Amino acid sequence: MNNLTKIYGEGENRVKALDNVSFSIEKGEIVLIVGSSGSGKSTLLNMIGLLDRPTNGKIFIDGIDTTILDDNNISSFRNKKLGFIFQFSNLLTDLSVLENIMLPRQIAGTNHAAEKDARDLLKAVGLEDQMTKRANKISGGQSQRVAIARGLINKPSIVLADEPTGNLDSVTSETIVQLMKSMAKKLNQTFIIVTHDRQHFGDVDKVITIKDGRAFEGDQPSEMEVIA
Ligand SMILES: Nc1ncnc2c1ncn2[C@@H]1O[C@H](COP(=O)(O)OP(=O)(O)OP(=O)(O)O)[C@@H](O)[C@H]1O
Repeated sequence: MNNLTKIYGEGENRVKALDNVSFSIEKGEIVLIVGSSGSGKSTLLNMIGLLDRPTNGKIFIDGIDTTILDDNNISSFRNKKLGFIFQFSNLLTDLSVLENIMLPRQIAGTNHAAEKDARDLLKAVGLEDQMTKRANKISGGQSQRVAIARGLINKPSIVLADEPTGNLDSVTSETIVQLMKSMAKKLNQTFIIVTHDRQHFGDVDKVITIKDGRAFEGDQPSEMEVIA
């Protein structure tokens, strides 16, 4: 991220949600984005996820300047490089667990080995025995495991998670956190996670605190060092 600024609205509705933010993340790192409500965390994740464009600044992913891509190229880049996990698993309830996981592969038009890869991921998240169940017949924690598997099916370089434990009880949150950490290490994938649930994550590679749209590295006020 290079001098990223995001301004919403105009005139008296103008909000500077991100203010000249710069930082870098290495491949395979688990990075938490923390900060109080309204500080700019989701805005930042939406920028990194290429779901919205910055007002100013540049975002490089795997060396590519994404801010110069047109809308078509952004969509295909996003499909290939990025995986998403949200607070609510948003599974399609008419489909089976297995079909939900295969869906992003089908959307990307690369069905090759989709079922085998989906089965492997289901095994990795400990849900092999739930494969044929409808997605509305499993628990909240199981749904979030399925969402993690779905976020990984296209082998993204970067997995972006917005409050992945926000809807779960404390014990289930702990399991989901451990699962994400072990998947990140096993697959050498970068995980960027927005969370209000800092304590469940324990040791991670990097914490970025957002305060009033500015980015700081570290999660203790005394450790914080302005990085932008
Ligand atoms: N689409 C939008 N239009 C206008 N203002 C917006 C929009 N999205 C976010 N904002 C404003 O930008 C600022 C940052 O919002 P953002 O959602 O990024 O915060 P957050 O840290 O993710 O908050 P939370 O933890 O509550 O989800 C807030 O002042 C918010 O009201």
